[in-house]
Amino acid sequence: MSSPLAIFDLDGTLIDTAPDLIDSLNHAIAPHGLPPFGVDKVKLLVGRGVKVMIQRAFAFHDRTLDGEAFDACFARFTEHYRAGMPGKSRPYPGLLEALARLKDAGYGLAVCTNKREELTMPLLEALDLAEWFGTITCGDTFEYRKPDPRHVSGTIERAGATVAHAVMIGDSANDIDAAKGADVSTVAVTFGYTEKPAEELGADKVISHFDRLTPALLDTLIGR
Ligand SMILES: O=C(O)COP(=O)(O)O
Ligand SMILES: [Mg+2]
Repeated sequence: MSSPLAIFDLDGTLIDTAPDLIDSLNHAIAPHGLPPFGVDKVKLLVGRGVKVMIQRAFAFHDRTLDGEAFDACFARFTEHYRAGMPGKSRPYPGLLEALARLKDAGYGLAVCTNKREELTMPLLEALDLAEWFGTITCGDTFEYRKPDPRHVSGTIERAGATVAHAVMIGDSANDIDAAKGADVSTVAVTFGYTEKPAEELGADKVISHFDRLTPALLDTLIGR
């Protein structure tokens, strides 16, 4: 069989990016007179990429932003977010140990995130995480992205793995729905950004700490 593959979501799964996402969002929306959001609103705003986050921020105040004004707000976010990297963003506790365990057990490692490539790569590099992952696919790598199952199946294909021997680890319905749609096993983490409790996302397993992410756990999911 081909090597098994562990696929990780990024925001709210690998890395706690909430403080920086919210800081940069607040910077981007301030000129439009919107009051700053607290980090607690990350669950409402994050998950479908930055453009949707900005739209949700305006919708929260019953407003919309279109055209050039939207593009300028998006650019203002991106510039601020990139300039501050890695800011306060940090891997979740136990991540590096979990990645090492899986790698030692023969798992390939991949990232499947809705964050764009121009933000994903520098962030992973700034935190010395990029080298762990043989395959990294982002919100703009394909024509489609999570919750579209093809984002997950496309990641598996790029990694040279198979759907039957892959597991998606994520924090939100986007991740779990996309993986299930691709017939891929799932692990939901409870420490990320989800409006719906992780236990209710329909994942095969739920973990509250990376200490629980062991080769044995994933092996049971893929029948290894
Ligand atoms: O950038 C986002 O909104 C979500 O990114 P994620 O897919 O890594 O959670
Ligand atoms: Mg996420």
